[in-house]
Amino acid sequence: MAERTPWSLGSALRGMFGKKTIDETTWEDLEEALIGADFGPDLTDRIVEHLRAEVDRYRTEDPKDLKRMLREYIEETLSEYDPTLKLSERPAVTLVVGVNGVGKTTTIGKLAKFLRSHGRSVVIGAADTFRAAAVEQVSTWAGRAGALVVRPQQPGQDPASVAYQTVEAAIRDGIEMVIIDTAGRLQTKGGLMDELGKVRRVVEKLAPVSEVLLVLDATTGQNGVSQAEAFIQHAGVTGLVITKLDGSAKGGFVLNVQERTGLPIKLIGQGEGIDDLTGFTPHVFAEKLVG
Ligand SMILES: Nc1nc2c(ncn2[C@@H]2O[C@H](COP(=O)(O)OP(=O)(O)OP(=O)(O)O)[C@@H](O)[C@H]2O)c(=O)[nH]1
Repeated sequence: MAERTPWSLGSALRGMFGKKTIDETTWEDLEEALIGADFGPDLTDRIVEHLRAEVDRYRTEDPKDLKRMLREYIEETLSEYDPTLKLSERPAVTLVVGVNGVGKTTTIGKLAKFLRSHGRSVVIGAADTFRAAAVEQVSTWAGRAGALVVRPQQPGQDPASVAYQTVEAAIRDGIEMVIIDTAGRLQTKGGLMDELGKVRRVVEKLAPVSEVLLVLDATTGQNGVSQAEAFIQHAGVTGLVITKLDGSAKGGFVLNVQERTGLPIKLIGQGEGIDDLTGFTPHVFAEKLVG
């Protein structure tokens, strides 16, 4: 995985933690750093309030203690959500949803590779039949990942029927993992949600849906969450994938997004390569974030 961490708070906090004692400017600097990293005003207030109370409780004036407390609180907050992918059904069906351009296709390729490298057989359903190029893109990624792909038999085929055929193929051939690509844009949001609902209903005639992963682009921050609101409300999302973290200076988005949506982050994308996808580990993330 790419080891760039532009989203680390390290440099923003360096001055503050480099001082001899905690003083009033420490709190102002901390607040500024958290807001700048897209923690959002509510979470920033909560963190600062919590840390002020902890510093009082332990009667410390040492910025090193404050740093450790910040790291621990971030880890604790992140750990309130379960980041594990639940893929124990056979086949385990994952729907991947999200608006266009967030990195959905790339994520599907990476996820397929991740599962293949754990010895799982994988078939991808190219059910974004709305965009002709989407089928080609997802097929290319499937090839790279060593996964099978079920394509529409004709252009513009009903996405639900492609999804159905994919799950059918998995059951017939004993393939363990099914990943379904879905459209990110239709003429209307209502139309898109109806289409997703239909994909889900049709799939469920054959197998339960194990995961519905919503892909969000870290570089768009809160805006991206607003754009994805319809999915959060209507698509039965079970987990989030945060992409493009390698190009984002806003590590606080990761905490904020869980708090705001109430959904766990399950995967993190940090690069355009097929291996640039990892599970989400609160401890590791908190360490890298606070530095
Ligand atoms: N730096 C970086 N780029 C990424 C990451 N994930 C995806 N991308 C890039 O983002 C762009 C869009 O990715 P796609 O996977 O095509 O996005 P999509 O959501 O499927 O978009 P549509 O196919 O248009 O719906 C591509 O140039 C990817 O290489 C990531 O984690 N880091």
